[in-house]
Amino acid sequence: MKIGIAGGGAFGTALGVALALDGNDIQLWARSADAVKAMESTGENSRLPGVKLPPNLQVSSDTGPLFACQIILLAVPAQTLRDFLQTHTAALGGKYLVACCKGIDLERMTGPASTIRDLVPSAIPAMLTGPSFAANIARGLPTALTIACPDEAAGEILQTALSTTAMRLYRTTDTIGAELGGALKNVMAIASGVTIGAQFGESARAALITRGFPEMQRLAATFGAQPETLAGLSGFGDLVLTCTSEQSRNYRYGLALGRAEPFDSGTTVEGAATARAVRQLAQKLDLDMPICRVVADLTDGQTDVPTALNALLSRPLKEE
Ligand SMILES: NC(=O)C1=CN([C@@H]2O[C@H](COP(=O)(O)OP(=O)(O)OC[C@H]3O[C@@H](n4cnc5c(N)ncnc54)[C@H](O)[C@@H]3O)[C@@H](O)[C@H]2O)C=CC1
Ligand SMILES: O=C(CO)COP(=O)(O)O
Repeated sequence: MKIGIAGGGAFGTALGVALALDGNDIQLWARSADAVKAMESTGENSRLPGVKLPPNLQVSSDTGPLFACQIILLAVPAQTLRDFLQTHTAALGGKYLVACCKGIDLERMTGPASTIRDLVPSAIPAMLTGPSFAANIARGLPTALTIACPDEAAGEILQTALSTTAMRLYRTTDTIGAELGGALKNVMAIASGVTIGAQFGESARAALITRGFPEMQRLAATFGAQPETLAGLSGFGDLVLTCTSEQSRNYRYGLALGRAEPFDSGTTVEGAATARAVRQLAQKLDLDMPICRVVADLTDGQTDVPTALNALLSRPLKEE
């Protein structure tokens, strides 16, 4: 089956490079004709410097070649997925649609695979997620990801189609767990960055990651996720990666907040919108999500770092 990728950013391009180098003909769609021209003339994507685009990776700003593919990876930012699906509903019907973005849609309050299921009901929705930086994937470094698809047989087809020697996909039918793990770890990555940026120390970061994990589990369980999914690559695995690496944009954004430094607003930081979505969900469902709430308040400018820390430290002492 022909594979297409929507989204000419770092991740879409990295997946395209990895799959093309594995022998697949890949069709990459980027919305900007100028970005396509630049990729064609330099043979690179400026978001992935130093990575050569293989000849069997075709790039276009025309959606025609993309919609001729049976498997479409959706690597657009999470808050733009809804609009993409609504604009192209008819063309996307009946296809394998694999969300590669991480976040909770602020308008619909759903994760990417659930958004696909709701907006393109005739498609087969899936989610590709897990600990994997675009730069690592594009360079063929070993990575392990989760492919989540509610339809077991379709999940097996996607697992085979999208795995390469270096990029190993593990399969689950728990799309809710996979999409929430991937979304929530970005919020924790921002909090970890704040902790280090504000010089609270690495012990504090370890405490934050460890206390953040049950917070992720709590929200996911409310939506019916399986605990094992959260403990796997898409939850715990990605939490560890992004809370400890300066390659993570969410983490770097947190670092900047903690240091009271400016941060480039053009950078994709999915955790900021997700924190806001979680704050709303937690209020509605009466769930205790203290770290997510603090991150939402910080990114909104409703609190400052010392007050946020105090809010977390002054919580009642309880059993672990
Ligand atoms: N970069 C990474 O290492 C990884 C990224 N992801 C996820 O992939 C998703 C995309 O991230 P990146 O590619 O890294 O971001 P990026 O910032 O490199 O690229 C985003 C791309 O989306 C395009 N875009 C923005 N709005 C759009 C719209 N309305 N319609 C179509 N295209 C639009 C931009 O022009 C840009 O090319 C995010 O949800 C991120 O969490 C997941 C794993 C790894
Ligand atoms: O999700 C990622 C790695 O798994 C990428 O993280 P950032 O979006 O924070 O860079």
